[in-house]
Amino acid sequence: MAGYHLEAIEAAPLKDDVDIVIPTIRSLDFLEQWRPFLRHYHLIIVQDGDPSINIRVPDGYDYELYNRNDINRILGPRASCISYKDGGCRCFGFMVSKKKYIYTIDDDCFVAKDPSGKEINVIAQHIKNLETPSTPHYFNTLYDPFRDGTDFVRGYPFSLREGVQTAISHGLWLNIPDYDAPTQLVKPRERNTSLCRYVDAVMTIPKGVLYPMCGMNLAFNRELIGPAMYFGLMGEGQPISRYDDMWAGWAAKVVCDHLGFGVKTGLPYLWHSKASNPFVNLKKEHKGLHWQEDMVPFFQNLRLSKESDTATKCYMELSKMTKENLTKVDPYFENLADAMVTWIEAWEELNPPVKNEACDEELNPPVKKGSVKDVKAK
Ligand SMILES: O=c1ccn([C@@H]2O[C@H](COP(=O)(O)OP(=O)(O)O[C@H]3O[C@@H](CO)[C@H](O)[C@H]3O)[C@@H](O)[C@H]2O)c(=O)[nH]1
Ligand SMILES: [Mn+2]
Repeated sequence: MAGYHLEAIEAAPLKDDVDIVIPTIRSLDFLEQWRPFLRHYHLIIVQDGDPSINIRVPDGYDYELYNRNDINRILGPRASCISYKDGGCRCFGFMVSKKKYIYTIDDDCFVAKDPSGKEINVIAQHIKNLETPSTPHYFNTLYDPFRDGTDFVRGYPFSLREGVQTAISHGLWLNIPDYDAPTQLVKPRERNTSLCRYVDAVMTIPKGVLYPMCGMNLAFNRELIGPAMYFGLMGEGQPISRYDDMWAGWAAKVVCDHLGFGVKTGLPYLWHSKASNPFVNLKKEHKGLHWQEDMVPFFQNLRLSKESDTATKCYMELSKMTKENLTKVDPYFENLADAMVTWIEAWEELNPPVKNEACDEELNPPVKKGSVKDVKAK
């Protein structure tokens, strides 16, 4: 039994420091296949859509389940910032969690196999990505130097080899790639199943470079970047949907760059099984296809002030900038900017700063910019 127990712990690293957040408007049967990897973790399920529908959580999982009535009860008027009828509702789970790490996964994602045929433990890989430094200031041509069997290549300055703390780990997908509706429409049968499309790499996204963050296989350090992981105002009643994770990814990346944290993308892969309907998706995301031509340059060109020395302060400044610079694109962005403030107010209400009674100072003071060394010295 001990041997089995040991194996289970190895398969469930940091099980008390991770919450698994799942948005669902369908079914949770997919969790049956994840049992070997997820059974030791606590789940936070955010049930979207009609709250009167009872969804079944497979036996043996430790979980908390929130539907729309719960969100309204817990947040009151501030519930208006949580999307309805959009996967972006998942960020409510980020807010109610008390753990250091979040892993979020979609309910149509399954365990993938690597080229050797071994099942991929996504949590173990994400934890490894988050627990090892990132290298945003200078690109390592052997990719992640902290992985077994790699290192910094010749010409890599030793002054930069300590790296910075990693805030986000962005995993990828076999089978159905995360394409937008137009691409899905022209390539309806494209599948990433041949393992030659399995890229065995983890790399840091360089500082100053944005990326299209997909929420279906994503992990992050809540203590570093949680307040910036707001999945926006999407879905019913909004002019846009399916840009929830994109908005969060752009915002979180500029905040990570400003605070000196890193973002990694690559391994682990999972198996994405369900292609949502491209015509429905086109209706949901078409404004996003236009607006991204303005949203991306907005994030590329903005500069946060040095007074913004925490993710919360950065996000409040970002809300102001959103209102000033994007409302001319569409009045929607004024509502989004207000919702960003509501999100932070709700986050702070559910996650009050921990006070050090002795000196009445906040225990989680602003994080110093720069390398892991600076932060460690804090
Ligand atoms: O109204 C809704 C719709 C969906 N969900 C839940 O959100 C995730 C993703 O839904 P789905 O698998 O249908 O979406 P995809 O087209 O495959 O991918 C999109 O999802 C995002 C990445 O997570 C991104 O916007 C697109 O890549 C599932 O768990 C649904 O159950 C919901 O809660 N409410
Ligand atoms: Mn999907």
